[in-house]
Amino acid sequence: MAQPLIQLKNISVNFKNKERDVLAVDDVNLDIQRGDIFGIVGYSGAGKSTLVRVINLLQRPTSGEVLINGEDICQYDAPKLRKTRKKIGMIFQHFNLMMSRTIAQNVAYALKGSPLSKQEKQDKVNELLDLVGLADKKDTYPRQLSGGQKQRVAIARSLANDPDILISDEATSALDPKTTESILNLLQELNQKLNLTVVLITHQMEAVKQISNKVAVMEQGKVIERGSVLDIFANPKTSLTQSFIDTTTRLDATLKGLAQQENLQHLQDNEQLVQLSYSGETTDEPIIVSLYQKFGVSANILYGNVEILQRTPIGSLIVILSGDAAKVADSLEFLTQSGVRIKKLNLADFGGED
Ligand SMILES: Nc1ncnc2c1ncn2[C@@H]1O[C@H](COP(=O)(O)OP(=O)(O)OP(=O)(O)O)[C@@H](O)[C@H]1O
Repeated sequence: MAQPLIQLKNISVNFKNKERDVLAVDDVNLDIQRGDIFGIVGYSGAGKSTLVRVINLLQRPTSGEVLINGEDICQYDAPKLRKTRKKIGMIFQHFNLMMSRTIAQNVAYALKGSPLSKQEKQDKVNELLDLVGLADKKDTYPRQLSGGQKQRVAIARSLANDPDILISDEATSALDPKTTESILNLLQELNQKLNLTVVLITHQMEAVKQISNKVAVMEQGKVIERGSVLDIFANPKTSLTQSFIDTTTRLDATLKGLAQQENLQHLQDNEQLVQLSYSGETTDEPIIVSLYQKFGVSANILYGNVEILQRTPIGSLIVILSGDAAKVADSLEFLTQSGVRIKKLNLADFGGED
C-alpha cells in the first residue's frame, strides 16, 4: 500500500487542569491515504476535535508521532511547520468569518503573506469563489449570506493556499439537512477535482455514509472501530457503531413504532423477533424461503430495507421467526453460516413492554 499521507502513531493527548486530568486522546493509530474522505465519528467529548487538531499540531500530542508524507512534523522548526500548516485547510461548525469584511476580503485574508502579486491574489480569490459557487457574492458581507453560503466562503478560504488536506470539524452540524447535503456534495467534488484528502469529523453518520470511503469510530479518546465504509456498515463490530449506523436508516423509528404494537408486545413461546443484516451476494439468496424449506421455520417480515453503498447492496430485515425452538436455533445457525448477521431484539428496549 502507498505511503499514507497522514499517519498518527500512538497519539495521546492529556489535558491537565487543576480539577481534573483528561485523557482526551488515548493511544490512537490512524493511517489516512491521499484521496481519502476519512470520516471520524463519535459523540460529543469522544476526542475527535482534539485528535484532528493534532494533524496540524494546533494541538501538540502528549506522546506519539504525527507523520505527513512520512515526515514527523513534531520535529519541524517553526518556519517549516508554518509551511506545512498552509497545506492543511480547516473548516468549522461556526464558519469563523470576519463580519466586517466582504466575502472576497475574507478569502483574500488567507493569502496574506503569499508571494502572489495583487492581481494574482484577486484572480485566485475569484477562482475560489467560482469553485464554491459564490462568484456573484464577492462584494457582499457574511451577514447577507445563508449558513450554507457562509460555509462555502469558509471552504473557499481554506483552499486559498492549495492545501493537500482539508479538515472539516463538524462543518455541517449547524446546517439544515438539504444544505448539509449540498456542502457534503461540494466536499466530494473538491476531493475528486483537486485530489483533496478530506478528514470529516462529525457526529452524523449520515454524512459519512454520503461521502466517505473510510471511517473511524471514536469513544472515550480511543478509536474503537475503523475500516472502509462498506465493511463497517455491512459488519459493525461494536454496539456504538451499530447505533450510529441505525441513525442513518429508519430502523430506530421502526422499532419504536413496533414496540407500541399490542400484538408484538407478547410474542408466543415459539416466536422470536430478530434483525437480520446482510451485504453483497447474500442479498441475492432467497433467505426467507430457504428457512421454511429447510427448517419449517416461517419468517414474518415486519420491516425490510436495502440500500446501495459504494455499489454494494446492504440489507436489513426485522422478522418474527416462528417454529419449533430447536428448528429456529438451527435456522439461525444456518443464517450465520450464510453470512447473515443476527441480532435478537427485545422490544422492551425500544419502549415496549416485553
Ligand atoms: N483545552 C482543553 N482543556 C481541557 N480539557 C479539554 C480541552 N479540550 C478538550 N478537552 C476535553 O477533552 C475531551 C475530548 O474533547 P473533544 O473536543 O476533542 O471531543 P469531541 O469528540 O470533538 O467533542 P465535541 O464534538 O463536543 O467537540 C473532552 O472531555 C473535553 O472536555
